[in-house]
Amino acid sequence: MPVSTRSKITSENDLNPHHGLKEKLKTLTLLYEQQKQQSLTAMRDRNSSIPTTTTVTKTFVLPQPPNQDSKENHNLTVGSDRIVAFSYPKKVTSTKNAVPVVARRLSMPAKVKEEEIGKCGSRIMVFVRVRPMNKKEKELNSRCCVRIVNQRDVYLTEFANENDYLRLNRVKGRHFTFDGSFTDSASQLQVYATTTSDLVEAVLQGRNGSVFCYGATGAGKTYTMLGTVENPGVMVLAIKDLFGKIRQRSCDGSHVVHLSYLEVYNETVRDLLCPGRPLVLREDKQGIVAAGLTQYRASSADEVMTLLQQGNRNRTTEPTRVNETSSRSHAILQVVVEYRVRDATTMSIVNRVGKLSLIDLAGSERALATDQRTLRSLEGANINRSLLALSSCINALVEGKKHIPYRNSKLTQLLKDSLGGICNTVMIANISPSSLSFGETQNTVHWADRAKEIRLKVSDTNEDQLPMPETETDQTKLVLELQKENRELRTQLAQQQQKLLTLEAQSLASQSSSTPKPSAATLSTPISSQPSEKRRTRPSFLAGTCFTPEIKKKGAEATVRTLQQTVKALEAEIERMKKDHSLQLKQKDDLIREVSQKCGKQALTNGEVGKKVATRAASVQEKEPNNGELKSHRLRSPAPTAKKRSFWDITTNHSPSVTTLNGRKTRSHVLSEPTATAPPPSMLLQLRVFYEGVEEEVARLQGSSVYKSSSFVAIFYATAQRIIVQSSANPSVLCMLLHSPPLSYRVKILLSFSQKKWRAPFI
Ligand SMILES: Nc1ncnc2c1ncn2[C@@H]1O[C@H](COP(=O)(O)OP(=O)(O)OP(=O)(O)O)[C@@H](O)[C@H]1O
Repeated sequence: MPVSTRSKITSENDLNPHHGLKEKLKTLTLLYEQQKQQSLTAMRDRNSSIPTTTTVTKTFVLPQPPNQDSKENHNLTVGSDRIVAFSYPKKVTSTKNAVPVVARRLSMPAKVKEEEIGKCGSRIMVFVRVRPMNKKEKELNSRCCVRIVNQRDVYLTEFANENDYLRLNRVKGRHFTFDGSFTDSASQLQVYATTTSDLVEAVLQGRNGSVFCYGATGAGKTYTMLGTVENPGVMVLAIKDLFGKIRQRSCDGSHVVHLSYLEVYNETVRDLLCPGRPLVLREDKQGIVAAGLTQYRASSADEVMTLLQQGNRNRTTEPTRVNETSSRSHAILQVVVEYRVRDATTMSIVNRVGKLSLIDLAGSERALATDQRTLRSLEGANINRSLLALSSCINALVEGKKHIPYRNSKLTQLLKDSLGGICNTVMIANISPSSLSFGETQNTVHWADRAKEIRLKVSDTNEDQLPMPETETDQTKLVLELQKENRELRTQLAQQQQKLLTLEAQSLASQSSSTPKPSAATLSTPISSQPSEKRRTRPSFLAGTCFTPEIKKKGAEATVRTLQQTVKALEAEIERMKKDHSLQLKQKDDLIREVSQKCGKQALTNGEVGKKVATRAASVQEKEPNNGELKSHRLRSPAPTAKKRSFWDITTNHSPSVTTLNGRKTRSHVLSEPTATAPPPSMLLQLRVFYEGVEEEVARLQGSSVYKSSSFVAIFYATAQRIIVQSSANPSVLCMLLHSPPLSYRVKILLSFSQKKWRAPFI
């Protein structure tokens, strides 16, 4: 931390009973020797259990401080040289009384704390953890400057510089009390159980909890938070514990766990689980959130472990002079637990949401301690900046200021919930035991001590109560209601689609208004006979309005039905046509016979006509192709040698030849005598005649300036061919095709341009 917290050493000359210089020196030497011995003994017993009875020098029993609860304890000063030393109470009978008398006491007295907490709600729980001395520190013969007593009290000893001969024997001590303190031998599990396990339980109850590690670089923050494979840290243990507890309770409700992992590096927020562009922080109802942060739904602790490993691989770590694997960013792992349970007493569904934030801060550091020149210095500056912002926030919160400068850094914005929100917060201050890091250790402990005074808002559960259907019948009612609502919505949707289709039809009509419109008769009776409502609801495949799968399915089914009807109608029509043709042939033969008789040249004529009829029938039979031939020849014109016949000649009684020869219009006048030898007229011939008509129309349209477009002609040809093949040029089938959605559009176009010529046979 950038703020120095050097002790103010007060002079207490008046307490010194020695006035002579000689006497004074003697006493000092004695005191020093005794103190030294005591310190050595204390160091040796450092990790032993709490001393219940501690004997100190009998010679110098220090007076009690005027105010036990004052933050500053009295220091022993002898003569002009101030000697600050640890001293222990003569008899300590309980842990409460174990507070040393001499050392500086910066912490709040336990009694006051409890009372204040009672009044003002919860406060941040602060713990201190000392790591073991590392190899480098041992090599440099550094001394241990931290002593943990009573699992709560932390004593710091400042040794004078070895080169400073004048102050060689000067030793300064400080004392702090925390909610808990861990020696270098404390296990990871011990740390987790004391600091975080309660928070995990609270999260399952729907409360928010935060744990953050704070300390100098290399002090053991990442070790505490993440740990190693053999010694997993708080994050890992918390996740395992959380899923273990969820498994135990899964019988009475269902839990959903979401996970996110981010880092703040050089004042940019990054997603560690899905690295990409920097994230932007914004404030919403839930507090400060990183927009676009990936939230993974996790179902087991193993899954979380994998994600955690993945995130840690993405985390920015670089070797510095102090730490081989120094974390250069602040990392925040957030686990959101949603829990739904049926409350039998209130007959409602209880929905609880708890959030656990586990934060591994980057190390507070001096530039000299790491690297001065490189990127590390920029990182260090940013780390210090965010930690300075953090200390400002802590100060403002402690002083009860209205404005807390959270916005000064991304870190404080993200920690807003943990520091000043409705949250159970735990701070673990990591320190090094080495005298070489005394400055950093002192700063860390100072800020940890300060953080204890932050008052948090009373942590409520994030709980909602939803009404629960009471009985089975209620549930059925609910289902029925929902189904009804669904039906209504579907109807509304269908109505909207109808409106859309109507609009489309209108726009289509307005587009085709520039072209010659087919008459109502041409568009055939089936269309006009249908109710308008029905027509509007029919989905248009060509227009692409069948956007919902259901409508598409319905449309497809309708098409299949129409096609099946078409096939049936075609078959019936073919049968009918066969009969008609045979009748017509018979009729014509009879006529010829009649005429011949009249002319009195019966014998000769009979022979010639029979020959002609036979010839015509033979030629027709020769030209009649199968389906494949029809396809391959359908674009060819009829043979030039054949007499060009019109459609009317064959299919209808509008045929001029029939009128001329017979003078009668209807088939009812035709003689019913069948001619077994006369073959039916060729279907190909009919098609060719029809096609010729189409060709003529196309030729006419090609001449017109409006329809010169080649694409139009191509469509026209293609449609004509399709109609010929599919309907065998049968008018009634064509009428049916008008209702077939995929064809109707083209057929209408065709008809609109060919109505004059084909109107009669089609109706
Ligand atoms: N309690 C402990 N027991 C054993 N080893 C520890 C302990 N605490 C820290 N260490 C070791 O100390 C070294 C530095 O620890 P760590 O990387 O956790 O420090 P840090 O505070 O996270 O540093 P930085 O801020 O630079 O990332 C590591 O090698 C780690 O294994």
